[in-house]
Amino acid sequence: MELEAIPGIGAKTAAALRELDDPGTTVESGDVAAIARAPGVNEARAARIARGAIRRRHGDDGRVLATDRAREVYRSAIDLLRERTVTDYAAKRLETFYPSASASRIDEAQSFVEAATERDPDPAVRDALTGVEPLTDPPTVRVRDRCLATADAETLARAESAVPELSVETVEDARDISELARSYATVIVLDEAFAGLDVEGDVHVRPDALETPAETVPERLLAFFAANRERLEAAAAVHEAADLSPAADLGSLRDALARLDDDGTVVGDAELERLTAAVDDLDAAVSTAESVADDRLREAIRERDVTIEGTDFLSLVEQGARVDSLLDRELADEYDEAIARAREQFADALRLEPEEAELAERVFGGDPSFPVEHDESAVSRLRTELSAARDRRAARLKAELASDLGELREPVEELVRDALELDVELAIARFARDFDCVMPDVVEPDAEGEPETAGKGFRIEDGRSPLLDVAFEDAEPIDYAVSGATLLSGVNSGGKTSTLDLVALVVVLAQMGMPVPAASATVERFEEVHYYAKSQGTLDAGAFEATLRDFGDLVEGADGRLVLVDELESITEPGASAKIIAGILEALDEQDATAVFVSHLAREIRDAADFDVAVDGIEAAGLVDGELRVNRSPRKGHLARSTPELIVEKLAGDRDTEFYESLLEKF
Ligand SMILES: Nc1ncnc2c1ncn2[C@@H]1O[C@H](COP(=O)(O)OP(=O)(O)OP(=O)(O)O)[C@@H](O)[C@H]1O
Repeated sequence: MELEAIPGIGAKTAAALRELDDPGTTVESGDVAAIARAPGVNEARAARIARGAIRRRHGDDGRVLATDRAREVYRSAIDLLRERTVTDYAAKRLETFYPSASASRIDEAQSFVEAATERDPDPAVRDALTGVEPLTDPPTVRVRDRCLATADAETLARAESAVPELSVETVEDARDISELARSYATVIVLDEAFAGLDVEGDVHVRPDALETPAETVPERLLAFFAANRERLEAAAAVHEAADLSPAADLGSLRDALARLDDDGTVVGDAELERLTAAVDDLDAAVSTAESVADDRLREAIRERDVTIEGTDFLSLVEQGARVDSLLDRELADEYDEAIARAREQFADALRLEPEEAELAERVFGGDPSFPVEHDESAVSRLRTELSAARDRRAARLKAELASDLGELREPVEELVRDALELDVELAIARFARDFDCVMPDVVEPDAEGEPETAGKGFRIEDGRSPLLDVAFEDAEPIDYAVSGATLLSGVNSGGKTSTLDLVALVVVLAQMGMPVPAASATVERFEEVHYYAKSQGTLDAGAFEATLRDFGDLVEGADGRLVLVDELESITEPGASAKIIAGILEALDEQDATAVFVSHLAREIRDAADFDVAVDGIEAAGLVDGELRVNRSPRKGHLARSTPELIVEKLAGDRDTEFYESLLEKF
């Protein structure tokens, strides 16, 4: 697969992605964590790459978010979803959802979201998700007691890259191999040509060694599982809490993890522990056994009257303090008894097996002496035997554990991915519940049907915006439907801007495939969303010209566009503004675009327009205690009275003077 063909992937990123095992499939999978395993690719970048791959798959090169304000609304939507995730992974993964103009992409996202909203956002699962993270690759472990050997330069290069844990040595003949066997505990020869080789030492000819890394370097698997222990345990707990069927057998996984220490060694094997302790305690056990024998002898000597013949006494004096012969002759039984005690103590302390105890017997029992002496070469032989037995046992256990873990290696990837994906789904489920959402209908722009219920524009029932500056519970539901170019009039602070925000949010969410905060919603599948926020005051000539040029471009080929504009009149003087807005609306109407222009100049614009401009209005029901009571849902085909008009009307009613009456007539 041509990675560079994916939007947003340049040569450098493509090179990084090629380091992955299966770059094409990984990029296509949308698995942000797997993509982020490529060197130098963080999760945010991985999300962009996944999004690029989705776009390419759906032939979706459109840019629905056409203005800064539209992009801000999308960010707000993403933030609302991300706030409901537990893991960083899910937060990044949600960024692969974007407003698309492609029907197949919206369908695909909707299927995922529909399944997600079925999920129960149980707090126990939320807690369990806390420890889940994408699996990590621990740094390469160097294994020094084993090496690979080959006579072939190509195999050497392959081996070095496939098994960086081991040294790879070049050999020419059996002599070289035999030499290696003296420096390494195990030599694995990769060339078939050496089959049947007979050299001393632990030498294996295994041409398939590079293909079976679990056998060749069990340490790799052990290190991987040791490094990921907590993530795996957390993922297992998530599956149990959420009652998900796990991709890996959780019993086997826990059993294998229990046998693995954090440093990648095997624990929980009594025999290995016995042998390890025996090697470690060997010297201490020798001196303890000696003391036991000495005490025994001392006691025996103390209790005995020894008669020494003159010649013996003489030889004692002549030989210094040596009493060996005396011991041998006079205290032979006691000495034997003391040695027997020493041996027993020694074997018990080290928990030696009978065949090892035989070797241990040689440690004590040379020529009689006091204090008792041990045979250092016998100790050293015993140490060699015990260490070799320990290493053999450890290697066997590692191989067995690695073989069990090998079976789990792929399933655990899925296990963790499923747990992380569950977090994505639960965030969506929580979003849908928190904002009383519904799945919207996203319809073909040219679908048949009533203009305001299908086909063109949008229709929202009981929409409540989570972007309001009031608590969501206090958001008043709004019904609003528009097809074609429309003016939205209304009292100050009536909720016109908030209505545009709601429309933009519903459309953006709908085209992301997400549920929308409404009782029901149908939106046209827009090619582009152009949302212009209110300008901060009058523009100078240059900025005004630039803005006008933007709108000149906007009305070109506007079919399929949603245009939301907030109080464009503030860019210049009211008279000119009304004419300009009327002209823009006219062009958009001809192009079959959907547009909502919020304006306080609705009357003037209507008068300036050459066509019958639709005008909707957010109306105040009246003034109550100086406060406007507003009906937040725009009334169709209705020019709402402005706030000043309402106040004049109130004064005319209250005061009954001619001035207010005549003022009122001017509206
Ligand atoms: N649907 C709603 N439910 C509850 N409160 C709302 C709703 N819509 C708007 N409001 C409240 O009214 C305030 C003013 O809304 P908004 O800014 O949208 O009005 P506006 O008509 O655009 O005002 P202006 O004419 O001054 O630009 C908001 O800050 C919000 O507190």
